[in-house]
Amino acid sequence: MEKTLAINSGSSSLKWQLYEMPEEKVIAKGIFERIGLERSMSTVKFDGEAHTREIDIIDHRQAVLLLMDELIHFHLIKEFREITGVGHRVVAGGERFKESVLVTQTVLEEIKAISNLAPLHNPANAAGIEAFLKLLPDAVSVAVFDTAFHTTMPQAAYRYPIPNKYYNEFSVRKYGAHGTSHMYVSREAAQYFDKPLESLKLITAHIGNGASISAIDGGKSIDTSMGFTPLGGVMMGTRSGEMDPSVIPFLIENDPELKTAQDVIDLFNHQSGIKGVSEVSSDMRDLEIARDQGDKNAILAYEMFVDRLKKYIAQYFGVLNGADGLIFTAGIGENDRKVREDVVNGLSWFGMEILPERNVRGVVGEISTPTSRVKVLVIPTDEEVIIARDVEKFKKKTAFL
Ligand SMILES: Nc1ncnc2c1ncn2[C@@H]1O[C@H](COP(=O)(O)OP(=O)(O)O)[C@@H](O)[C@H]1O
Ligand SMILES: CC(=O)OP(=O)(O)O
Ligand SMILES: [Mg+2]
Repeated sequence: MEKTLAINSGSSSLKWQLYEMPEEKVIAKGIFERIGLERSMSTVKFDGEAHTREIDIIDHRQAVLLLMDELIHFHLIKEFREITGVGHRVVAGGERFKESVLVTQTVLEEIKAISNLAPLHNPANAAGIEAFLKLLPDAVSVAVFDTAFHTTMPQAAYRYPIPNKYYNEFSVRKYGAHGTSHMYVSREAAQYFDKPLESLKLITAHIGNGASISAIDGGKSIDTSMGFTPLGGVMMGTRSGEMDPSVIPFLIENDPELKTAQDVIDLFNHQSGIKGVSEVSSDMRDLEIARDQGDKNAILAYEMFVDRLKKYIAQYFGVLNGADGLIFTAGIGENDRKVREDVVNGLSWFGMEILPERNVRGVVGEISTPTSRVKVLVIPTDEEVIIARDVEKFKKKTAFL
């Protein structure tokens, strides 16, 4: 039986799904969470049961090795070569990759070379690809880019208002990220509404450890909150989101610990966001415990987080000139009832009203009132199935070579 593995490396997690293709049957799935943090965990789910254990996971490469051990351990595969296709999420494709590609050594080098466009992700994505090339050298290996879906943005949205030379010669522009997720949930929303995607204006809120908001008009991304790198836009687990760039030289001049622009960017990427303000954790679940205990920094971090989400969502009502639906997805969007409630209640002027009885844990689908002008939906994202489908396309192509 041919099996395909979809690998979704986030900044703090590695999610995977093992499929029987082309049936898209999920044989098993799992997640390595809190990679690089204390109390990292592995969960494997199959046959309706979840097997979770706490285990130290220092990086994504180690997660790949553990994953293959687990597949054998749980008898999900007998030998590695049953897996004939592996698809990898790669966050940044830059101007080079506008669609999924077959991984070659050159492609791998190119993915590494544009790591400055996604410093928390591309190195982890490349590490995952490399680990699999060694473990499964005969499998069809495909890279699926987060930036691909956003290549439909108009120039007016993706260009920065700086001299043209920096776009023409250095490709400095907005690329966005989480595209596979924004694409998936917008298609699912159209099915949910039972309307053609082409007729819908949607705002999609992918809120995980990394978070981004997109404006989707007729199924095409026309704007998104992340920028040149996934540091832009809303506040995140460890990332500041949008900042006034003048802070960078100011900090270099005034804080002896920060010597270069890179030091400050590292600070904004790794030590900021919910983690930096709460001084508790980057993880929303930890933040909730701290807030319940009355921790003032944790409460402020939460308020800032909601504030930034509201501002970007409000912006996109403007970009789209109105919207039919707001979609919540990803770790926080799917699971955090209070974040959804606070965001929607804070934007009620736009014609959104939440139905508290529907806005509960584990809900999927509509959470707004029947009279809400803008429908609010929770749609679990599934970047993995899109990745597996792309692997399937390449398997078919390579079968004819
Ligand atoms: N039940 C939950 N309630 C609140 N937040 C949750 C829950 N489960 C996961 N999260 C949050 O989701 C975030 C991780 O989202 P995820 O989409 O998995 O991130 P990434 O893909 O960027 O690693 C973390 O902040 C985590 O605390
Ligand atoms: C691009 C990005 O931030 O991804 P993630 O949310 O998976 O960290
Ligand atoms: Mg993610």
